[in-house]
Amino acid sequence: MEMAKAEVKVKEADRAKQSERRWSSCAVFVPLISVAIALAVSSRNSASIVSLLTNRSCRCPQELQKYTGVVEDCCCEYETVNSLNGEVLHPLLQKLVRTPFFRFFKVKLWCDCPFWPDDGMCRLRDCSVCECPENEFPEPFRNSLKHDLPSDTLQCQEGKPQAIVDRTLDSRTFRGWVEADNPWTSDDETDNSEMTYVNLLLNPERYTGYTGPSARRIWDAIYSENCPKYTSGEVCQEKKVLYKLISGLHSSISIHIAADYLLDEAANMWGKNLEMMYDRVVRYPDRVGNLYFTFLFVLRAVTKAANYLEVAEYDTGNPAEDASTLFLMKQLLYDRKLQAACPLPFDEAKLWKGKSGPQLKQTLQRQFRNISALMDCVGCEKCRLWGKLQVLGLGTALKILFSVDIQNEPDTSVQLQRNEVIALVNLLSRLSESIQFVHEWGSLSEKPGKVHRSDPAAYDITKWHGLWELIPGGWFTRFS
Ligand SMILES: Cc1cc2nc3c(=O)[nH]c(=O)nc-3n(C[C@H](O)[C@H](O)[C@H](O)COP(=O)(O)OP(=O)(O)OC[C@H]3O[C@@H](n4cnc5c(N)ncnc54)[C@H](O)[C@@H]3O)c2cc1C
Repeated sequence: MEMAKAEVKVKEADRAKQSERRWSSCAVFVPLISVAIALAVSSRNSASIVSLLTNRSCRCPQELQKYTGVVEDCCCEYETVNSLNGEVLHPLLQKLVRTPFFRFFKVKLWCDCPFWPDDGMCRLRDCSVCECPENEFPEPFRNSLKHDLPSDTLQCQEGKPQAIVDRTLDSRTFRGWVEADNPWTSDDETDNSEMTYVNLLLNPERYTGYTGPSARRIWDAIYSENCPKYTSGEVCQEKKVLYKLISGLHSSISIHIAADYLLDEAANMWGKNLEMMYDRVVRYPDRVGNLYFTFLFVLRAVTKAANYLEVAEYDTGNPAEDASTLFLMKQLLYDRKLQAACPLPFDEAKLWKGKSGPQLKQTLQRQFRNISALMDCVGCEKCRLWGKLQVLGLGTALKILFSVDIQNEPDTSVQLQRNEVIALVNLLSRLSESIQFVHEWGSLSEKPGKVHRSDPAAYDITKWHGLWELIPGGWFTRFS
């Protein structure tokens, strides 16, 4: 016992010495960096930039190495995820979600909450969804947009009936897609007059001002009633999965809010809010871990459905663009680096083995359907759009991984709807963006006191991103 204590003390003393040495290296190089930056930047903002850079240079290795090893309950390491995402997945997904097939999402947007009436907490114009201008639509979408709409449809679409699409054109445009129900989600995904098409590129997921009790009660209802946090000793993976997926999605939503934040409403100035990213996500290792978990879970679903996705018709009436969509999709499904480094991102075959498996699955399905229904209560149209899309994406991943047993029943093939595929790929892209953002900016945000809310220049550090390139490569990693 005494020996063990002595050992701990020696280790602590070693660590203290190492840290001292690190700080003394910082003491030598910080002034050098400061001079370089001060020369490069001559405005009043230079001080805050220098402070940002020096913080980065003095970061302790423990902080940098917090996310190492295998992502809990997955089969792939943090470092592998970061490099695969940066080199392959993020660039590919960015292209894929911009194609005509993936940028139009069919959704029932109006406020139809089964649990409580919306109390209109959304205060910004950015809450509302911007509909597709007609020339943005794939050709076959452009006709017969005039319907007799129920009055609340008009209200929810700010009185613009153009957003409604004729479904006969839809089925002609997207040949070969079935309209079957997803047992994991509450929405009836089959086409009906309540559905509207939204161009996702015109409606980026970002800060909308939706906050306070209205937003809080949705998250509370999700966590407390439908996926309570498991106890720390929980070993049953099935019981953890739903909480981790929702928490990972929540992290991703928070990161998108922080990544594209309204810094100054009067000046309409948008930028990064690293303090918010730290406060909401980065300071909680489990929330970061859950983001990586959700990413790997959805990635596994996409690769598991490869046989289906590689022959699906990405037909929007533009042969050149549609061929490019299919090409990008195949690149994603069969990327060699991905297959070599992380062939099985998540192993769903390990789940549902025990006697209680079927019952647990039913419970999970019911809970997820409730979460899906709760999306109709989100009191901000744009948040509802992304909430619905991402929950449908998760529901699609759950359907692929837990409702189709390709191993034991190779003849059962997965059947997806067009909208499910769009949601799945857009969700993967959102998660990939979040991982990229945390990887790039996460450590910088770990010094919250140094990035001041009152200094937009320090906040909007995208502007200064290029300054990193002025510093010789390897300095930060060598001396931090
Ligand atoms: C479906 C949905 C979509 C939304 N989309 C947007 C949007 O696009 N733009 C926008 O500006 N706002 C959006 N919001 C609102 C946003 O998510 C927050 O609710 C709001 O910004 C207020 O944040 P908050 O700091 O009070 O904490 P919240 O994010 O509301 O979190 C509530 C509580 O949940 C817990 N929690 C937080 N993060 C996690 C996590 N990762 N894992 C586990 N527990 C966690 C914490 O206890 C926290 O106090 C959305 C809300 C919902 C429900």
